[in-house]
Amino acid sequence: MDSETLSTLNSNIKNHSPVQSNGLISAPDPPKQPFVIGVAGGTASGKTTVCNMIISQLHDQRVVLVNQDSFYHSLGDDTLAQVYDYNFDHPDAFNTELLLSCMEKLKNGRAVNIPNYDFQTHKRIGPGWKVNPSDIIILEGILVLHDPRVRDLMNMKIFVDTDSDLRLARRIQRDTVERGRNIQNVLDQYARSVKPSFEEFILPSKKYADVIIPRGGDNDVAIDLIIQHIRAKLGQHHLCKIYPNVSVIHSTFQMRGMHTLVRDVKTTKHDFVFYADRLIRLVVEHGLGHLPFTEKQITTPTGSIYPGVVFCKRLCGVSVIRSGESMENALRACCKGIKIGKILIHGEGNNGRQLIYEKLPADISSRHVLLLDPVLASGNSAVKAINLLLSKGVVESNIIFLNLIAAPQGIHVVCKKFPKLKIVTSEIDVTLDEDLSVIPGMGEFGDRYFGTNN
Ligand SMILES: Nc1ncnc2c1ncn2[C@@H]1O[C@H](COP(=O)(O)OP(=O)(O)O)[C@@H](O)[C@H]1O
Ligand SMILES: Nc1ccn([C@@H]2O[C@H](COP(=O)(O)O)[C@@H](O)[C@H]2O)c(=O)n1
Ligand SMILES: [Mg+2]
Repeated sequence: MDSETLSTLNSNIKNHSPVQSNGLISAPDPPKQPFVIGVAGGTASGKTTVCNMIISQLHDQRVVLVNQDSFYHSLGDDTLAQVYDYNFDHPDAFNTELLLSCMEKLKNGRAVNIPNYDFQTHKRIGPGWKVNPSDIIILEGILVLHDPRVRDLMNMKIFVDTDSDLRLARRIQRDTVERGRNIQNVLDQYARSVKPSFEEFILPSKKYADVIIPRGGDNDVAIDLIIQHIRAKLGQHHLCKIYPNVSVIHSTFQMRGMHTLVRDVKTTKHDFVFYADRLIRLVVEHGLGHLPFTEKQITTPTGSIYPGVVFCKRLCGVSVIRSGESMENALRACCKGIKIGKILIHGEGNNGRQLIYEKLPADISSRHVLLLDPVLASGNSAVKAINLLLSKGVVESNIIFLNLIAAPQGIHVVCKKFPKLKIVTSEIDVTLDEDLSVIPGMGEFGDRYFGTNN
């Protein structure tokens, strides 16, 4: 490899930019998007308290908190003269356009200026404050789940659900201490606008929440579950967020070690086969976990009842010759007596793929199909194979495509064309090179596995 090719490759890896090649779908990977959490709920329900708990427990992440309150319209003198008639709990009290534009910028990795709102003067004060883009953006406020445009920005929607009497008691305490109000003001405002608007706008938005937290900050279990979910989502490859049907096996040091061996150019054929087989077994087991099951209670030798499940029986494997045949043993070891069909597709580079040979079970249309190919590269062969299965009457959502490694380009091609099919892989690689080889990849899998490389 000459130094120019090497430097192009390195820059492709660094930039995660797929090679533009012969019409192959090669949209560059989007920048890593932050995870946006919306936290709504009635006044003094504990939204700010819950957000602070989430932030402190996510201490190893970059988190930014944006308050909807910052986007209250500043009141002019005329309105201020009649402030007791003003409804601060109506959607029109907020500058939602400004909120949307700030959130869009943050989502796209740009810093923004957030206004500073003063609850005593009902006005914006000072120049505001600069917020930098972060891994996680939390948007908190009474009405953040009300407007569909704001909801659409969110990856997770939370509603803090606290008893109304408790909220009123807390609000009296907070507003008299922190917001310069007297008890009579707070009670009048509550009866006149806070409670009616809660019933008209805030409570109905609860139905959009993914998670409802009863008792707010007192609910440690709910907050702990939310933290776990956020951590899991942040660890996911961005393609799994775009395509929910792509499943990457949870990475462990054991798996990284096996990948290190199979990817190493110096690994012997013997070791390559051994570690590839171990990885294949994991992929097959993981893939089987996506099959439907029925519940079945059994009695154990101790006379106890065990609430078990029964595996789906109508299954078959289909290997894409020749590399896919390396996955057949693992499938047979997991599914006793499973039928396995074969497909041979010819084609090089990005030129058309041709079906050369196929032998599939006659009743394949009524089966769940595990399609076997260790490497998903451009996706061209995969598309040919999947189209053949569909033409035989296999239901798209009954196909699980199993790979050891997958290139982003192949994932885009397959998932866009077949959104109901599932892909299970053990690692998503960086890109493809000009020859449509996966980078960093593991070389020509079939040659290394079957010992036909020179
Ligand atoms: N679990 C709780 N127990 C006691 N006081 C609480 C609890 N959660 C919140 N508070 C208090 O209630 C008031 C309102 O809580 P806050 O989190 O600011 O609500 P919100 O942001 O929904 O208006 C604050 O003074 C806060 O200290
Ligand atoms: N000038 C203002 C602006 C808002 N409010 C009240 O604040 C409540 C929202 O804040 P929370 O922290 O309680 O969610 C909302 O219910 C408004 O009535 C205000 O009193 N004065
Ligand atoms: Mg608050």
